[in-house]
Amino acid sequence: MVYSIEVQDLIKRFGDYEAVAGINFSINKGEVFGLLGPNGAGKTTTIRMLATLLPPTSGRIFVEGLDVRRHGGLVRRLLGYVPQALSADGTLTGYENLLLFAKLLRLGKGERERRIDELLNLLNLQDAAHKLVREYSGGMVRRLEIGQAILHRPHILILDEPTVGLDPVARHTVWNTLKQLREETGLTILITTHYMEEAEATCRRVAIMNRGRIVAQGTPEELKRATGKPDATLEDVFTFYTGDQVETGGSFHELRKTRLRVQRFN
Ligand SMILES: Nc1ncnc2c1ncn2[C@@H]1O[C@H](COP(=O)(O)OP(=O)(O)OP(=O)(O)O)[C@@H](O)[C@H]1O
Repeated sequence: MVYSIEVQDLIKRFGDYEAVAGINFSINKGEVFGLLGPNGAGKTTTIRMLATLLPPTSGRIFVEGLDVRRHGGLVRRLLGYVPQALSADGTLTGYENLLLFAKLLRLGKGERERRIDELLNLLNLQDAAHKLVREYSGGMVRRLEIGQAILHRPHILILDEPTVGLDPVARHTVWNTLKQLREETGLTILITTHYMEEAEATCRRVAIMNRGRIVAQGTPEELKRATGKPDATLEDVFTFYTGDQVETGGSFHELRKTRLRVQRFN
């Protein structure tokens, strides 16, 4: 069987520092897979390598059976990527942001209109389509960015902490959108997050990273059972394997990320 994503012995060093220290995992077609871990665990470095934005030091990555090193161009067409940093332009409307991406893809006028319309409906942004994005709520911006990332109809969507800095209601709408997308389009979704409750509710399987290594992977149920505690939550699993408390907001790290996003809109 060909996996959507297969990672073999992947290593990334920055000078002497090993940010990703030899990891292995695979993701099935149509699966929602969560990469969890404390700050600095190596999650972003890993997904940047998957998204062809960063060359690995060693190891191999296959996307639908294609070696990323040899078929970067083809792989990029199969992937949509929503980075942590803002990728929507606050001075344009939601529609204009999507139009810009559609033009970059060189879609014809009819096809552009069709796809943008389809996405605005799917992402529940029809009513806000002609409002400036800087007037959007955080959840709406994230949904628009998901739209930008899937305009070219990729098979796999990669998201780097898409709900960080959002309030609980907005986080809920983003996760719901992802669930709906998967159901309606069969997209494979790889997501990094440190919101354990949300990962548990949405991800079929998760991998927990710590200091560049995958310290546990499986379904949330399997991982909870492995702790030996009958009423364990995924948060307990996280603490069990990383020795770290899950950050749920208000940390310097999270604040910095949120601020960076807000600055982009001012
Ligand atoms: N370009 C770089 N040069 C040097 N070190 C780097 C570089 N990029 C990342 N690192 C280091 O690699 C480690 C892993 O970083 P990474 O961003 O992948 O972690 P993360 O799990 O995504 O955490 P976060 O939630 O903070 O984004 C960190 O210690 C980071 O400082």
